[in-house]
Amino acid sequence: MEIVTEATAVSLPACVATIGCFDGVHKGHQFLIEQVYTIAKAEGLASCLITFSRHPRQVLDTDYRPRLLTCLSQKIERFEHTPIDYCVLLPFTKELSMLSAREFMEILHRVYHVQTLFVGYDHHFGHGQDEGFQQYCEYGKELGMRVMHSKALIEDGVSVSSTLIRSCLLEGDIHRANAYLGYNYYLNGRVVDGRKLGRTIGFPTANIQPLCEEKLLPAAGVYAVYVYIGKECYSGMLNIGSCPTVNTDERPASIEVHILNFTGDLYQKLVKVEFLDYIRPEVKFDSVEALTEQLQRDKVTVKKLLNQRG
Ligand SMILES: Cc1cc2nc3c(=O)[nH]c(=O)nc-3n(C[C@H](O)[C@H](O)[C@H](O)COP(=O)(O)O)c2cc1C
Ligand SMILES: Nc1ncnc2c1ncn2[C@@H]1O[C@H](COP(=O)(O)OP(=O)(O)O)[C@@H](O)[C@H]1O
Repeated sequence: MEIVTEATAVSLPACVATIGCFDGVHKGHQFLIEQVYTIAKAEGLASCLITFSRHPRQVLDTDYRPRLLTCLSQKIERFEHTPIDYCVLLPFTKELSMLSAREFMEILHRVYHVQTLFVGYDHHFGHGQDEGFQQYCEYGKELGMRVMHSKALIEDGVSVSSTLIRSCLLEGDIHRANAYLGYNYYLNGRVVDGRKLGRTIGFPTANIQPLCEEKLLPAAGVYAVYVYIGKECYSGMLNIGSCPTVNTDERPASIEVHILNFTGDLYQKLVKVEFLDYIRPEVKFDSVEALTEQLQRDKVTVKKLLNQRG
């Protein structure tokens, strides 16, 4: 897949495209992307995803802090798992937000060579967002652009959406979130210093600082995870929370992972963590000994769960 910007758009061949934020690149998005690819192949055109380099709401409201399922680099990484030929990164600006749907479609046609535009079932664009598919079709006719509509992907009677997946993650329902994503929810981060207490109780924990500030964190609690260090994959047990048993200096919430069958120095290393199972909520124990005993039980649980996965 090739990344295209406004500056390199001249090189884009005539294409079938769809447009959106695609936060999560979940199964609903994948369903739409497959249709784009199928039509593009049938029409002998290139296939293209048009997305924004920053969240549109963030540009319009500087105080808005999105909770993202995928930051830009992760989104591009997920797009790479699809057969799409091109990804256009549009810089969403205030000027762009002022364009009418017709003006926007004219740019898609003239600058990005969009011959066929696929519109997701609930997608609206153009200033005010008060126009819909019927109007897009009319403008398409005037511009010489075919406009097609995609249906929603329904699973368990609900349409798969980024909002639905966010709420699953915030409830700690990793299984449902992963099922709707079509892959395991993951986090990229850097290992930073912690209290240096973990090693003294036999459970060194790598403290992870997410690379993307806007990344949505699943609910506080303990999870079975896979940890990727370079190309190596390890099993791990991860805690998101405030560590109430030892948090005497009121540190903010942290993400810590004890990696099974690993020894070594990880400080400043980049790691990727994939969330697989929610194990239990975080608890304030009466003593560090009680916490350590629980960590030993967690280790048994995690081993069992991950062995079942093979
Ligand atoms: C799998 C796992 C589960 C944890 N569960 C709890 C918990 O229930 N309550 C708590 O206060 N801290 C919990 N912690 C955090 C520990 O208090 C923390 O890892 C330990 O104090 C070491 O901190 P350090 O890495 O900053 O030295 C957990 C950590 C891990 C890795
Ligand atoms: N099995 C392991 N899991 C996690 N971190 C490990 C492991 N073995 C060694 N380490 C290293 O030890 C550090 C964690 O030790 P710890 O005493 O908890 O210190 P900190 O409080 O700085 O996290 C990690 O950042 C990593 O460099």
